[in-house]
Amino acid sequence: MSLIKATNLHRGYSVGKKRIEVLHGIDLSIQKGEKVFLCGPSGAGKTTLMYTLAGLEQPEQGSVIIDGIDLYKLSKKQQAKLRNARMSYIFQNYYLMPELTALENVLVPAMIGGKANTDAAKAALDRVGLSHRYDHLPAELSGGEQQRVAIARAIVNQPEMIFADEPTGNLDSKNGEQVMQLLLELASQDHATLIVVTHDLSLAQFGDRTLIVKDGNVADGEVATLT
Ligand SMILES: Nc1ncnc2c1ncn2[C@@H]1O[C@H](COP(=O)(O)OP(=O)(O)OP(=O)(O)O)[C@@H](O)[C@H]1O
Repeated sequence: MSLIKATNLHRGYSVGKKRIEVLHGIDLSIQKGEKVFLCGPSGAGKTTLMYTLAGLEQPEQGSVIIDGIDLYKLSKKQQAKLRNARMSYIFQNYYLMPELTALENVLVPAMIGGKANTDAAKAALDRVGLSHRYDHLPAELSGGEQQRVAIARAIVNQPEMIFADEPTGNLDSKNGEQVMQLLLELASQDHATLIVVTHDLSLAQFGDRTLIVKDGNVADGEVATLT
């Protein structure tokens, strides 16, 4: 059985009198433990699709079934509970809390999820190579280090699904590749399913599968078809 099964996803936006159709009836399945990259032209709907799969944006039509559970048929409270228990997120801009140290930032989902503690937060920071930065504030860390803290925060509760939206978008290519490799390695070690939106076709080759989002649909793609 698929871990994530999306059927007939439709999503658009109205801006003034104009209507933009972004997802035109997308069907896709993602297996447990798969590492899937969502690629495609700017504005194609990669982020919209990822948010829809991740429980962050309700489709106007269609369904997202997570491990047999119809995500958007749940109440908002149940959706939040499912997200906290089973999913985590990494964003281009890190979204660390500026007044909290690296360790405290990693402790936030640990406290919400109720699964982890300081030792687990430290262990997560150790896994991303930041054992020497527990007490640093985000402003005292490089971009690559800040994204590593965000990755530690994303893995601390051992989620089954990790969603990352352009996680290397603010990093130079060397740092970006290191961060992407780290994310893939940690997901493999934890048997987590990883779904990554990226512009960077050179990084997409590291996944199990690349889905090309284009003209409101997705296709299993050879990265070469995009260039
Ligand atoms: N809240 C919104 N209101 C109106 N239009 C939106 C909204 N969010 C996204 N869009 C539009 O929907 C389309 C798809 O956006 P989305 O961010 O999903 O694309 P993307 O493929 O991730 O793009 P990029 O690679 O440039 O980040 C774009 O044309 C965008 O302008």
